[in-house]
Amino acid sequence: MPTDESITTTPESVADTAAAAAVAPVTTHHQQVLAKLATVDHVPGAAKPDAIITADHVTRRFGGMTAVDVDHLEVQEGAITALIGPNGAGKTTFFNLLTGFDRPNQGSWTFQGRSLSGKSAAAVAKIGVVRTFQLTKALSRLTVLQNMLLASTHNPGENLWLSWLPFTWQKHEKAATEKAMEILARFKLDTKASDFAGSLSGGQRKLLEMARALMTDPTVIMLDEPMAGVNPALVQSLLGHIQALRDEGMTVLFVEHDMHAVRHISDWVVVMAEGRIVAEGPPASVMRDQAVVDAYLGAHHDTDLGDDSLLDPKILARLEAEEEKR
Ligand SMILES: Nc1ncnc2c1ncn2[C@@H]1O[C@H](COP(=O)(O)OP(=O)(O)OP(=O)(O)O)[C@@H](O)[C@H]1O
Repeated sequence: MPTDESITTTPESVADTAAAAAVAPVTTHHQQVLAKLATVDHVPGAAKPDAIITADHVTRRFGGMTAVDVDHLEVQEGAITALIGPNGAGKTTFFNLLTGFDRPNQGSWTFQGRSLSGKSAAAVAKIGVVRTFQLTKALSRLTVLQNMLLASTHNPGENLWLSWLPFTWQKHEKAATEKAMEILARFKLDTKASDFAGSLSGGQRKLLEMARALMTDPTVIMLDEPMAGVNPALVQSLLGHIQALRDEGMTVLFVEHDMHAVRHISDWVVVMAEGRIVAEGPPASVMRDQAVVDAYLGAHHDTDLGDDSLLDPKILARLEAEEEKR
């Protein structure tokens, strides 16, 4: 092992290092994801270089109406994929199917090559695919910390036999509480740990939903309308949190109506209409796709598919500062 003194920098070694850097430039995780997605065709059902979730021939009918009719979908590992589409397109139903909260009429899907079809929601979460849920009335009456602890996996307190051994349970609770507080601190919710979840603002509720999902250390996180009901002042911060999850290596799949958010953070966009996938591609090109424009125009005329002005960092920084003062 050379000592610090023995390490000398010769012109040759500097040149070698520079040459090595030129051969293998350092790229961030995000740049690598974008480079891989750049090789993908912009067509519905396109194959991905590292598909972490694949779905085949997934159909869900309600009476005579077909809510989901997905022929083939692959979700790229480590990327942020947005699932968009007009109201009633089948996005939430498809989310419910993938995460075991609903059963299809037919179809199969896999996670890391393992079949997920027919698995319960709890089993899917345990494997590493977790979705966020809107804060229900019942959960609003619990504190922020209690919400977090409920999401904790492998809680021996829920196991009939282990619950007779308070020591085991207490040890788990201490570890889970420490983990919960760490995650809450990340989302700046630690000071609200003892507050009722129902007292949080719209944006803070969304952060809590995300924080809850992280209690199970997921590989894939599925966010259901993360921007719904969020004050514009908190949008930037929420988007930053979602990007941070991706930059830590998590795969993010999210359903969203807010096109500004979709444009701003998505690496890839999948468009559903009438149960089917009608377009796929990077955000900018998807928003120009005629099939997408037609799908939205057919459903609601007032959707703004462009314009990022709401996300002007200067305006948002000012709004955020004002929100904090309040
Ligand atoms: N449990 C159900 N029973 C009957 N019909 C249902 C049920 N769940 C969903 N649907 C119908 O299936 C279709 C797809 O609904 P879904 O909620 O999946 O669409 P979505 O794209 O998520 O819409 P939105 O963006 O408005 O949330 C809709 O026509 C809806 O009315």
